[in-house]
Amino acid sequence: MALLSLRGLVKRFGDTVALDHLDLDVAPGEFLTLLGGSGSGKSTLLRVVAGFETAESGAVLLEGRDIAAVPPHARPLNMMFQSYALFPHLSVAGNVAYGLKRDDVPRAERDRRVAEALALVRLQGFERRLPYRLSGGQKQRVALARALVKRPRLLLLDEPLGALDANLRERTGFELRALQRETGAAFIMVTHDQNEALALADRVAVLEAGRLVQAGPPRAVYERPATRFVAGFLGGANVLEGQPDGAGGFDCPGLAATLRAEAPVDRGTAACALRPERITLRPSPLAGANASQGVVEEVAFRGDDSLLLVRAAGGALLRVGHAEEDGAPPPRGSTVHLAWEAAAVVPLRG
Ligand SMILES: Nc1ncnc2c1ncn2[C@@H]1O[C@H](COP(=O)(O)OP(=O)(O)OP(=O)(O)O)[C@@H](O)[C@H]1O
Repeated sequence: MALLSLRGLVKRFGDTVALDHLDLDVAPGEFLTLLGGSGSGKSTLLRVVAGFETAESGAVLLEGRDIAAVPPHARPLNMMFQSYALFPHLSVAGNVAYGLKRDDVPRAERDRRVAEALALVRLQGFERRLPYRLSGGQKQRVALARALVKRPRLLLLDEPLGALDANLRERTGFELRALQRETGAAFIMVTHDQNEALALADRVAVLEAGRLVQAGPPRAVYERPATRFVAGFLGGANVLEGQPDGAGGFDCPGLAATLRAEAPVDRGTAACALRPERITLRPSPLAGANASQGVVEEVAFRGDDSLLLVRAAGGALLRVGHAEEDGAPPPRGSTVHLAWEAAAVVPLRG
């Protein structure tokens, strides 16, 4: 059975629909990342699950039980905020012990569990420090320890890595993942960072305007985005407009080309996605489908590859990846011949 089931959640703020008939299941011990643009409803979703907001309709079920009437502190889950929300006047140990104290957990057990939680986040020796004497990364660990000390079955994390610099962010991401495995709790983590979402999650859920547009394992969502929004949002795929040609292909005027996909192209195909790294440069023009040509407008070095912006024959601007091992990228202004495999063309339904 799902640990958490959201059924038809609707939440409005005045005229704004923050959650729009949202359904989502989370399995026990699953690491789910929530991705979406600013204002897509990610935080609202967490706040409704935590009980800080009430949905107008729909249900929040925990192991099948509707928890609408359960107050936030009595829900078997915890939420960690981006700001960490540590109590400034309490020591590290005091911050972590706070929830246990409120629940009248006896002193000896409290001490044992605080020590256990601080060991989990590798903060032994910091028990008596006050928050103002901690680095950003250390504060983040205190907040995590505080969230984990009550051994919740579900932990909600709102941009937990947002305040960390890039290096610390990656390392802490891996630590979060290890922590999640160790505790067996399910994690729902909001992030703006698509690479982080893909790297850490068992499953990625993409929200757009309060709706769940796609959920699945990171690789599946990356390779087979369902809509224009998901394709553009994850990895910056080229979204190619056009129409089905009625013979299994997709006419794309912007490329002056016909696209052929392995997946079926039918009347429901609204556009096609093509990832920059799946497009290759050819020494000479290729006849037939899945080939085009254009002029290089920009070349951007990115470390392990370069990104070319190529103005295709039909006017579309294509993002094309050029791997370092393929030598120097073609210069601006040069004409290039492009080709890709049918497996790289993903028909989109919306
Ligand atoms: N308390 C509130 N009062 C009024 N409008 C709100 C409130 N909370 C959220 N909203 C609106 O609801 C929508 C969803 O907000 P939410 O914070 O859930 O988005 P988000 O995806 O978490 O965004 P971000 O990535 O920018 O944090 C937004 O349009 C926001 O302005």
